[in-house]
Amino acid sequence: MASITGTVVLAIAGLSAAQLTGRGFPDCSQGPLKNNKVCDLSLDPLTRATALISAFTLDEKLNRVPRLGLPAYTWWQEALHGVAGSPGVNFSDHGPFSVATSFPQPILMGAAFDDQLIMDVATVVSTEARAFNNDDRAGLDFWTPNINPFKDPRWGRGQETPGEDPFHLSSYVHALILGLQGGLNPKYKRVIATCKHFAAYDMEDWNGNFRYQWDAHVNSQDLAEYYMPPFQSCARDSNVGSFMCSYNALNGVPTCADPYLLQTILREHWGWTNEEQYVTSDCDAIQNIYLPHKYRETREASVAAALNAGTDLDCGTVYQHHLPAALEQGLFNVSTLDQALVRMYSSLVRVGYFDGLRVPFRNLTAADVNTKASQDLAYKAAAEGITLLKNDGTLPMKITSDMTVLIVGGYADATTQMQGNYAGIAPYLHSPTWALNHTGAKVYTATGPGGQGNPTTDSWLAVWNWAPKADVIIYADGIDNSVEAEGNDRNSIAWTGAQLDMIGQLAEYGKPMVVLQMGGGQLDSSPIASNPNISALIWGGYPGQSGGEALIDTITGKNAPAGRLPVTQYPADYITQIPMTDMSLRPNATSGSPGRTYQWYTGTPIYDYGYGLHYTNFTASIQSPGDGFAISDLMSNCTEKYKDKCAFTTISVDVKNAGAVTSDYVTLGFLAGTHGPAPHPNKRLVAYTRLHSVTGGSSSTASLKMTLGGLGRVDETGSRWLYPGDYALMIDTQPLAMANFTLTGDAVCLDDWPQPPTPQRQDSDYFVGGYGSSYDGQVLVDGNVP
Ligand SMILES: O=[N+]([O-])c1ccc(O[C@@H]2O[C@@H](CO)[C@H](O)[C@H]2O)cc1
Repeated sequence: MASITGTVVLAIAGLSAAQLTGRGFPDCSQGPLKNNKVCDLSLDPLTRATALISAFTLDEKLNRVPRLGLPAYTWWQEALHGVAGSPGVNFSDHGPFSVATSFPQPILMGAAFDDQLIMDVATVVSTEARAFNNDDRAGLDFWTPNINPFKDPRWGRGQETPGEDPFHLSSYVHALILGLQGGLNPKYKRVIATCKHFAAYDMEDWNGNFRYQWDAHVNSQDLAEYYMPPFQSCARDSNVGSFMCSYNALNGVPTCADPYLLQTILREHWGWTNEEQYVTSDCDAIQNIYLPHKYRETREASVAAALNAGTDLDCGTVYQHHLPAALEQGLFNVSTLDQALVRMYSSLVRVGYFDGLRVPFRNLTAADVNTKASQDLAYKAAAEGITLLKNDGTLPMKITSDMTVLIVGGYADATTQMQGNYAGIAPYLHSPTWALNHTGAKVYTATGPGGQGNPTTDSWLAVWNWAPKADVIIYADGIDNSVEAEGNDRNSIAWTGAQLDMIGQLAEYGKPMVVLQMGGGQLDSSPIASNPNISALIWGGYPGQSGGEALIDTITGKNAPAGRLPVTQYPADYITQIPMTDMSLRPNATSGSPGRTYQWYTGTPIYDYGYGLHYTNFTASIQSPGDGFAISDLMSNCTEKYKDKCAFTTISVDVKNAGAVTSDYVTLGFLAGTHGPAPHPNKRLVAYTRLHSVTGGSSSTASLKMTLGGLGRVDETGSRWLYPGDYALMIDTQPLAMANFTLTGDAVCLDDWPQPPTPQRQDSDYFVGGYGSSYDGQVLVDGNVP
């Protein structure tokens, strides 16, 4: 992310600085706030926030110049995989608070398929965030996670997500939010998490289509089945504190101006209440409603459209500049502005912003940041996600002090590169070379530009000198943020010719050779898979501060790999078969689309979703849930408010480690069969759990919880139904076990999807005008939001 230096406005008319606590939160013990009910801990957050807002003058509501002893508050904090550089986060130059634990990128943490791990990571992140807040170095709301499904392998920001599958994302984000916020409904939220980017945002800049102006056309079936479930999990099932609407339009309406999304679906259908939770725009997305979306003819009409739709906070400056005139023009009611402010400030009440030192997290200090336990967890998160894609039996391989190792490539000595984007300042960044040096082996490293660059030609002679002497050759490269990034989608998913040339030449030495494929998006690794001289292929994502150790430990067997690909690895020509702008999931003979994701792709992947090898062999047997079920019986036992949440059954899977090496095993449960509307997906993930440290020769039981929603399929209107028909539950990508059953009786609707207004966008909504500037670089601070 580009760095942003917003002007910090600290305007406290009528108050002296002494009336602030000096620690970045308001002082309720004296000054004008003292007698405001916002300081009354016996009252509920809504009443408290309402009291505060009713003390604002109209001018203060519009221009947000605090008079009441409110310190400036910066709303924009990031914490994608650790407290991260962002306008509201201020790392110290040295000493305490100069670092924060830097976990792997979500795409690698997704590969762990371990929700408990995700909750533990998020708990560390929220602990460190509170400690930063106590030193006035961060606010209490964090604009994370990015939970848009990674639908297209070219997407530059897929690395920020846990992968391509909506069930996996929904489960992952539930665990993450519980860790960030401190449970489902805690007295004090640890921090406010933000699910973004709502919705159908998954393209940066492809073929002249930019994220700021792109209008995603998504039918109701794909919307409800694929793009929405992670957000439903955030809002309805995890009680997330905040949502961010996206840059793109959806079916003609910029999402930040779309009442169907922000009111009908988010607040009404998912029951996301009107208090303690707010919607922010993406940064400058409200400006983009005007230009380049041209959705309204004036900036006043654009800001009013956003506010009226339910965008409470502007990460930008157009609310501040244009709401006053919009109000004069009668384009919105003051009560709508009040509601936005109440939502924002009741959110802050909920994190204890007004409760001073009574909040338990106020005890956290720099000693709670970068602890030994959080360092161990960062290592564990990397180790659990690392995925073994090929192994001819060479691995695991001891690396001892009498050996010579040649490591080549852009990631050979990578440090910050291993963090990916939205990163903080890590306490250390251990590269693969660093880890190799700690084995005592003689190591020769040839680096070079990372990403799809080549090792510097300077070192090539030395590489050829060392290769014959090496006991093992490691090639560590792939892609990085010079190739996949915010604002930058890829136009190739192949290794470059130069990379393959280098790999091929190194392989010719016939040494044990390991390729580390790095980066968030996948590359077509078929040339590596098919080269008999390459012993092993490991996907390492962006593994964070302990990435080098975790990678080398995976080679040596100190870490037994058990990660699974959280995305499909497509052949390189996949991207010639479907434009990024095609949002449809199902294959389409007319357009020539081969389908998207493992659920619908009709081609042969290089490595399938969920693929991952071990250093041992696992077998599995499944306890049949029963042969047949009457839908009426299943429904009569279903008492949940949201029917899709009702339990179907818990399947016990007996997993046996039939080899010798102790290893984790990710138990993936996929469902297939002919039920519901054609076409039918290849299969779909409906449950997963990670078993830990299954020793050779022993067995462990995985419990797979299945819901009625998991059995359900989505019709063309977006409604989810339980259909009669044949079902097959399969364990693992190449099934190790299978159970077949049938459902009988009439189909029952589990979730009646709200239909969009038709048409969503009137021709008169468009206007023709010139293009203005986009992001203007000033945002964020109370005093200029909303
Ligand atoms: O102007 N900038 O420096 C700038 C930087 C990043 C940026 O991206 C947006 O800001 C993030 C806010 O959380 C969203 O995830 C992302 O879409 C938008 C603008």
